Amino acid sequence: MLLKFYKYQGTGNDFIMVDNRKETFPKTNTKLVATLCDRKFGIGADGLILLDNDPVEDFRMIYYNSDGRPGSMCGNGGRCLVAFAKQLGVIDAQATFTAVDGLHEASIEKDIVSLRMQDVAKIDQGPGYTFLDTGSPHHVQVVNDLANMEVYKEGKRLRYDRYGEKGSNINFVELLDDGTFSVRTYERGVEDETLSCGTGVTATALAMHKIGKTTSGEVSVKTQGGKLKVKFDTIGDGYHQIYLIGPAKMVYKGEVLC
Ligand SMILES: N[C@@H](CCC[C@H](N)C(=O)O)C(=O)O
Repeated sequence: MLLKFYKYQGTGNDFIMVDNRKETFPKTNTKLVATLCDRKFGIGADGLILLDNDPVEDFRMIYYNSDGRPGSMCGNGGRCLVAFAKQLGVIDAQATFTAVDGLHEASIEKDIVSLRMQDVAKIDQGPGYTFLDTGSPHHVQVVNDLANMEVYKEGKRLRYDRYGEKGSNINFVELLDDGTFSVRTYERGVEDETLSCGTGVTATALAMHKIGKTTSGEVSVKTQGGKLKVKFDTIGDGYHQIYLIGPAKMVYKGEVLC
């Protein structure tokens, strides 16, 4: 078949987008998704996202990691999907959509998408790290000299040794100044460092607030692919009204034989 696709990126986290409102995409074909995401044998991307109809909300997000398997929530992918929905004329400036972790609200102005993330009630502290779920599981660890960190090697080790087969995404963070952090992420399901991870950036902001590295409810996070902002409020020991804000852009569109 000839598959029509769009390619989007959000701070360098790149995705193949498919308008699946007619339900034509073979959703259980793991090999096909992995091949489409392969940078040598396919289009190449960190993941593939389907825009599906939803009976109540504007649309539904179906996300696959580049290994071809369904992933947990993807923050950058969610932001890109909002930009894609606007381009298709499914939404105007506001959106509500369902994803694997529940309902999301979003707004878009030019190419800046603000995406509301799920509330986070539980944050665990371990020796030298924080663990929390922002729609996807994240290990957040403060390091010195992030630029020279072996993110692939150390991320892969922690992902398997500490978190087993189910795994976790692994984030290494450095404080730049109050309210500004730099992060590099090893992503589960991509099994590599990506240029940016939205749920990882969100987890980093909340973890840094939790351990007292910032007192601000507005945190800037520098990724390898650009800057994102996270805004939030505290509620008891947890966090709510969490927004992930930053650019989401279409790169190209095309058709692929599959
Ligand atoms: N790139 C994503 C994270 C996607 C989820 C993850 N790889 C998983 O399934 O664990 C983001 O922007 O949040």
